[in-house]
Amino acid sequence: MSNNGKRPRRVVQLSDTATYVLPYLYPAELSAISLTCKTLHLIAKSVTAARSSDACRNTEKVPIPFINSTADSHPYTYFIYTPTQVLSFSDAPPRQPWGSSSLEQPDLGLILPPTLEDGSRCECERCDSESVGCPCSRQNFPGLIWECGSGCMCDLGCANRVSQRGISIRLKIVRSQRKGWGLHADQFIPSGEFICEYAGELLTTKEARKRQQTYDKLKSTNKHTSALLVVREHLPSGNTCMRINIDATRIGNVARFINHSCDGGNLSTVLVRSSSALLPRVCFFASQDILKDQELTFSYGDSGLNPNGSKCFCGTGCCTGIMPSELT
Ligand SMILES: C[S@@+](CC[C@H](N)C(=O)[O-])C[C@H]1O[C@@H](n2cnc3c(N)ncnc32)[C@H](O)[C@@H]1O
Repeated sequence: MSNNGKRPRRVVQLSDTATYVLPYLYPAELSAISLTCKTLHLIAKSVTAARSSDACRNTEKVPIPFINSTADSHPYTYFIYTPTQVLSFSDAPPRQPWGSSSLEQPDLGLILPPTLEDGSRCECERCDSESVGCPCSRQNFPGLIWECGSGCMCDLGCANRVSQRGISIRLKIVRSQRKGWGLHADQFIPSGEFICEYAGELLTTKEARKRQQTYDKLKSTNKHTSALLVVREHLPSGNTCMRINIDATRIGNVARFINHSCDGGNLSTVLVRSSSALLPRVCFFASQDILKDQELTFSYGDSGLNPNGSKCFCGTGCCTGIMPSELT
C-alpha cells in the first residue's frame, strides 16, 4: 500500500474544481479570475462560450444563441434564467450555474384551488370526461385565454396547454448598434403561433415603482437596460383593473430581449389564465406570419405618456421618435 499504509488521497485538480465553480460566477468575477492563470483563462473562456451559445442555459427545447456582429464585443447579457414567473427576491437573486433553472420557489400554479363552475365539463381530448370546472369550457376574450392547468385531469400534452410547454420555435438574440440586443426569428413562424411567456419576478406595485426609479437613474449612464413590464387586466366587472408587474431585468427569459415597435410589431400580448393559478401569465403569440431573421417586436405602450422618454429606433413609418415608458 502506498502513502505509508494510509488510503491514497484523491488529488483534486484545480481544473476539476474550477469547472464546477466558474459557471456560477458573475461576468466581472469570471473575467477577473480568468486573468490569474492559463488554466482558469481557458475554463472561463469555455464558460463564456456556453453562455453565449444558449441564453436559456439548456432549459428550453431549443438553444437560443446570442449573435453579435457589431463593433462592440459583448458576447452575451448576464441574467438568471427562469422559464416562468417567480416571486420577487428582495436581495440579490441566487447564483445559478448554466444548465439549471431551479430557483427553489413555491409553485405559483398551486396557490389557489380551481374555481369550479356547476355543470361545466372539460372538452379537451386528454381530460377525464367527468372533470368539472375545466378552463376548456370557459370563453376566451380578446387578450385573454383560458388554458387547462394543474387543477385539470390532463397533463402537459393537452391541446389546451399551448403556452405551458416552453419555447420550441427557433429564435436568436441579435445585437444592433442602436437598440442593443433584440429577439429574432430563426425560422418561419406562422401567425397565431405561441412564441414565449414574459417570465420574470412578480413585483408589488410599490416595489415596481422603486425599481423603475433605480433603472431610470442607471439608464442615464447608457450602460444599463431594464425589462420591467406592467400589464393591466380589466376584470369582468369592467370597473376594476388588476396591475401585473413583471421584472425580467435580473431574473427572466428571452422575452426580456423583445424591443419596442411604434406600429405594434408582429407579436400580440395575451394574458393566459389556467385552473389553480392565482395570477395570469403574460404570453406572446405571432400576430402575423414572421419570416426567418425578422425581428420580433411589440408595442411597449403609448409614447405620448412620457414626452421625456428615450429615443426610439424602431424604424417604422409611424415611429413617434420617443420610446414609451411607464409613468410609475
Ligand atoms: C426590454 S429591453 C429590450 C432588450 C434590450 N434591447 C437589451 O439590449 O437588453 C428594453 C430596452 O431596449 C431598448 N429598446 C427597445 N426598443 C427600442 C427601440 N425601438 N428603440 C430604441 N431602443 C429600444 C431600450 O433601451 C429599452 O429600455
